[in-house]
Amino acid sequence: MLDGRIALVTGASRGIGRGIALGLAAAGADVAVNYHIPGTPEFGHDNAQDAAAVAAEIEALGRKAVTVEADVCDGAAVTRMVEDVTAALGGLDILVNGAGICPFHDFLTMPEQLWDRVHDVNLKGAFLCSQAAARVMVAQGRGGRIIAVSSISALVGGGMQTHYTPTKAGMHSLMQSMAVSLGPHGITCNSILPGAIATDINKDDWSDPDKRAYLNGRIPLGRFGEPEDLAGPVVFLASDAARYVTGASLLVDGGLFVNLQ
Ligand SMILES: NC(=O)C1=CN([C@@H]2O[C@H](COP(=O)(O)OP(=O)(O)OC[C@H]3O[C@@H](n4cnc5c(N)ncnc54)[C@H](OP(=O)(O)O)[C@@H]3O)[C@@H](O)[C@H]2O)C=CC1
Ligand SMILES: C[C@H](O)[C@@H]1OC(=O)[C@H](O)[C@@H]1O
Repeated sequence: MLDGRIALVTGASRGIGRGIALGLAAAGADVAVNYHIPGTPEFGHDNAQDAAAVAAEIEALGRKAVTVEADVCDGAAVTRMVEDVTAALGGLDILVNGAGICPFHDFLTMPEQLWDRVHDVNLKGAFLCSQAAARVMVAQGRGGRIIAVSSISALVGGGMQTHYTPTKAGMHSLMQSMAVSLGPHGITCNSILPGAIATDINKDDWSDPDKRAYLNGRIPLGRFGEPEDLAGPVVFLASDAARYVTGASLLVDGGLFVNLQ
């Protein structure tokens, strides 16, 4: 579905970004794998090594891959990243804003710096990457696809996520306004809203067996999501099958959102 397309996925060294990067490659795209140094130290990853491993998996699928280091909330680094990807792979057709953080924290004691960092990475990062990618897509003149990994949390709250949920609502709102701005250039802008997907981001939070069982019990399809579950919906939005879909959001949550009782 994506033969000849060139994609950049941010936060692709692991988790949902990795699952999406591999899905895009399996559908025929060449893929740039963004990672960030120093990364999130408490997760204990070597992001450069992880990104190289993802690139090797993409090449094993017969596609081209490059790795690109950048902190998504550093405007100069993002500009350089997009230039490097465009030069290395020969253009840019698809951007997936996957990078994100959710350091769970109580509202009443929330430090201002933590609020700022979460907004910088999740929302400002999506803005900077989208703007840099859109400039290339407009100059190329062949349209494009921009997809944000927002969240079910764009629609519902979380007591320990008062810094995080507004960024996820903001990311979807950003895609809606960009859909208006970039539609005349043939660039579609959409969000996916994952539900509860097992990755590093929620390892600590779900280490409480009661919370795990409660959440799992609320998912009509009967299991937490895996990063690979996001690949199909993103491939669809990136493909010609979704050529008339823009400003839309797609819940990918096993039915969690609609399960009131
Ligand atoms: N897991 C879930 O249940 C859900 C996740 N999401 C969203 O999915 C996205 C991916 O999360 P997930 O895979 O679960 O979590 P992970 O922690 O596994 O992955 C997050 C990725 O983003 C990268 N990242 C973080 N900060 C930056 C930065 N400043 N610049 C570049 N990359 C960065 C991380 O690298 P590092 O931290 O090492 O820098 C990592 O590769 C996030 O936006 C998250 O909000 C949405 C809904 C549900
Ligand atoms: C990190 C959380 O477990 C996860 O992130 C989201 O966006 C979902 O709402 C879950 O809370």
